[in-house]
Amino acid sequence: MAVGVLALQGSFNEHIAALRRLGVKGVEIRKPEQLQSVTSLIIPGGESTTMAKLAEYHNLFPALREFVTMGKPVWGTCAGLIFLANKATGQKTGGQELIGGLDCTVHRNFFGSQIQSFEAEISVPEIAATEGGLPTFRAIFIRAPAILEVGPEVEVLADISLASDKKVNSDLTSESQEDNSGSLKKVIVAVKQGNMLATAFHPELTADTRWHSYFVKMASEAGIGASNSASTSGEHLEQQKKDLPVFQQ
Ligand SMILES: NC(=O)CC[C@H](N)C(=O)O
Repeated sequence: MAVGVLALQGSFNEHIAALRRLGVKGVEIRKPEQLQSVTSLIIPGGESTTMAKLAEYHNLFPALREFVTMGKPVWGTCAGLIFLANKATGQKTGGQELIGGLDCTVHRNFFGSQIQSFEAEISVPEIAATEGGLPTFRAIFIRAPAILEVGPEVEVLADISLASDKKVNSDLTSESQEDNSGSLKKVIVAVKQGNMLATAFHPELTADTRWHSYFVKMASEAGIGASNSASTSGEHLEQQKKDLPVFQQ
């Protein structure tokens, strides 16, 4: 079994390493025709504007849109989430092309710049339960986006409360998360819509493979690509110790 990983820029090596720890092969995707060799795809974090320029250069957008539309499982992490969103705010002048399909509005740099990156404990019982471990996840947010609005088809998997002193970008356009006093209370950071999974944080930068297991299971259940079940036992644990990921920009 193999899972495609869009390998234009960002943390694709870390996703491939996480898949390897589960005994699943990650295939680097850089050209439209390579998408035909896989039946599920991870779009990594990185820098969405750069990634969009590279995707345009390689004429990948039509094939990526077709992949999503055909109902093949796709997981976007961070910049990958931005790529999948129907609408993004806080973009650079001139905007950027998106794949779209995920009925939501994201703010590209909701939490601010690189130095405002942070870690948080998030609760996603449905996914945490998959390997009988802790009920929460350590989530790494790096210049992270947040989901401001979702359509009716979108299942919210996780949100985080904003501390009253937490700085967020001043150019927010959505009022949906505001209370009467105008202060933001919480934002969505993980969603699922049919074949699409999206997280504003980076599970590939932790040793915790539960999100990858969950996605591999989605791929298996779609019946189009996964034949092995994900496992963290035995030889994979040895591999897991060896290649703890390092974020790549
Ligand atoms: N870690 C990330 O993927 C950051 C994404 C970044 N906010 C962007 O616009 O692309």
